[in-house]
Amino acid sequence: MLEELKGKLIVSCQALPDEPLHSSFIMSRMALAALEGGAAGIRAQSKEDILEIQKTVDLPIIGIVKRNYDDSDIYITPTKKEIDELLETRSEIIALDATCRKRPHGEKVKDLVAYIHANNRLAMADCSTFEECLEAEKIGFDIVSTTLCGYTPYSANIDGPNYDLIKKCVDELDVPVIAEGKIHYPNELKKVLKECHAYAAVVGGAITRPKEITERFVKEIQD
Ligand SMILES: CC(=O)N[C@H](C=O)[C@@H](O)[C@H](O)[C@H](O)COP(=O)(O)O
Repeated sequence: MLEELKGKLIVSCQALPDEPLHSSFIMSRMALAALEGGAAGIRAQSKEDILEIQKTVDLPIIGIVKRNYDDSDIYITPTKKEIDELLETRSEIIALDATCRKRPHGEKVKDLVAYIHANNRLAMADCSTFEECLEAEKIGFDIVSTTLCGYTPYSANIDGPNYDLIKKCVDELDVPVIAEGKIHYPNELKKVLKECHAYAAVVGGAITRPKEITERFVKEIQD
């Protein structure tokens, strides 16, 4: 299944309750648009959205559940509870925060990866630094990604993809590296795939968040 994603674009179709497009139906149509546009996979958030998307398109899914807990800053598939929700879908890949931050209830990322494997799914590590990517590979993740670069207080916050991080991960890790986060333009996608040699790349907001796209246009005409 991973082969199907090699060198390809994965489109993230997500809208949280506070976003204008929050709706499983709308996310399923976003996924259909992505399929018709040539995407090879979909990244999606919540059991409800994924079930709706899977009724509409037959593409590999990277599933996540975003949830906030009081005792941790981790919000992407933070605990076993969210993994159990994703196991009720056919998400081939389950992505979770693999940063070095403390998880809710003191759960350990290693145990969560083992649980995902015991349920015959692949585990993808959403990381923010090279060290976290390295550790994720050691722990046994099947895929690592740069999703959280710029979203932890200690990682580089760049407006655009972190090419150096992607390249370093590709050069030094054996597992597939998926470039994700802040890929805003087609030429940036091309660069992460053809120059940094990421295994695949995820584009979200630049395709599926019209509010974000509008803001980018408006910013350009403001003095
Ligand atoms: C940091 C975080 O919570 N990222 C989330 C992870 O699933 C999504 O909100 C992003 O849209 C996704 O990573 C794709 O990135 P971008 O939308 O920049 O193409």
